[in-house]
Amino acid sequence: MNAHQPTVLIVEDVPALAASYSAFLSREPVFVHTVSNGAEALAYLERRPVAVAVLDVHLPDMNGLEILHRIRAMGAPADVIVITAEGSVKLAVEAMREGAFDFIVKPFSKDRLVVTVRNALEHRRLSDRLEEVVEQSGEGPPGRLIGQSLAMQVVYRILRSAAPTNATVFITGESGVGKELCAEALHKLSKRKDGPFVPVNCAAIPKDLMESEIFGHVKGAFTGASSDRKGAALLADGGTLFLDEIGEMDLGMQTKLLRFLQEKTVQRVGEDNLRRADVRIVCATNRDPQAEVMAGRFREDLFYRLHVVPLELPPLRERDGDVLLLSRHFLELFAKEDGKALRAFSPEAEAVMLAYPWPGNVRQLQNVIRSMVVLNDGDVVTLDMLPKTMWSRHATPPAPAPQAVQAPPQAPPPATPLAAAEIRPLEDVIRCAIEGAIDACGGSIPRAAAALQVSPSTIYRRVEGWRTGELPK
Ligand SMILES: Nc1ncnc2c1ncn2[C@@H]1O[C@H](COP(=O)(O)OP(=O)(O)OP(=O)(O)O)[C@@H](O)[C@H]1O
Repeated sequence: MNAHQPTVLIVEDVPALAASYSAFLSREPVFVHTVSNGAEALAYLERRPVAVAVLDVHLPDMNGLEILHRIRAMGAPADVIVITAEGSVKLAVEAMREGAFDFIVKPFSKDRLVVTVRNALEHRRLSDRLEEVVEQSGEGPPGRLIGQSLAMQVVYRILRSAAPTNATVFITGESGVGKELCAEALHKLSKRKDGPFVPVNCAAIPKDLMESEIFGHVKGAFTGASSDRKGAALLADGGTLFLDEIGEMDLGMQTKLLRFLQEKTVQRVGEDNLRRADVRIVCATNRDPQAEVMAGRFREDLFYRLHVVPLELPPLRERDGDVLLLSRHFLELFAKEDGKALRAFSPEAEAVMLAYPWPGNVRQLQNVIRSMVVLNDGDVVTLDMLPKTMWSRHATPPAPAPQAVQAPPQAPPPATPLAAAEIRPLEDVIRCAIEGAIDACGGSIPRAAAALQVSPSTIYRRVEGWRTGELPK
């Protein structure tokens, strides 16, 4: 038996018939197993994956239709071919209604059985594939997140595992990678999804207002406190409190936050009462939290309380083709908003976007597309519509490419003067340098262009010229 071959289960109580059906299928790439009654068939189906079951409707212990019904009820994914006696078309119709894949009327030829089994196998294969696709799409990005890269799949898995728990999630990542969007997705995946999601940007709140912002205050607690205020912790009761840029919180406030985490009670500024707040905390920083602890800027005890489920968001440059998914999404969104016809990117524009390192991550990409849409018309985004800094020779070099970036493929000075016969046409030398750079950069023209310190369009023009025989002047 080949473990990769699909199993065909033959359910037939007459040994001679079972043997001949088995022989009919002997040249097919399947594993055939034979049983002689319904009970054995069901027991086998329960233990082993069966692709196709060939089922005689007249069995000693059970009616074929009953077996069919039970196969469907147990959720076995087998396609069932029912064998009926001549003249029992009614039974065949009933079997089809019960979910059989096809029926064969006795007596039948080898070809009839082989063709029907092949059809069923193909049907099974397509159904399995469809299920796989549906399953995968169910595992797509949570919330409003966009991206299918492997790096983001890891993030989605952590979000999905952490979501149903109450554990604090500590998100790290460069600015603009989508930390807040992840916190929101986690909330939406959690049991608290119908409760509030309250984000607090610790970097945007003046130091002396932070306590009141998070824990609230009563009227008259300080100058300017003209009315009672609930504060983010009480507002997030039953939901999630997202503390963004937690690295910006001063040590005094960190102590108060630690107390809140330990006691789960809130004391508003200017009030003695303690109020309970059932809150899940998610926090984020674009600093290195461990380094902050070492430097004495972040309380170690608070860090360990918060750092229960660490989630590191990868920078955009490490997310394979997500740049294009995000670009297309933002292009569609902004073009619609602005009533523009821009619908797609030219291959050159896409190549440059893929090669660009995006130091400001998704936020920068969003801004680039936003302003590009405002400033341009037409239906295709071309290279010149993108900021020149992304593709000109002064651009930040794209993500590290193999050797080529560190060692631009300029011809090293010859150790000895060239003999006249060794001199090659300049165009050959250029072609050799360009093709060498493209190879060294894994086929990426924008990266090769950065390494050669020319714009990608120079290379595109040359490559096109070699193809058509018309070299650029
Ligand atoms: N994977 C993504 N899919 C769709 N949009 C995204 C994604 N990641 C980020 N964004 C968008 O990019 C912008 C920046 O994201 P967000 O504010 O979540 O980043 P951040 O890491 O919290 O930034 P900061 O460190 O500056 O606070 C937002 O408009 C957000 O909607």
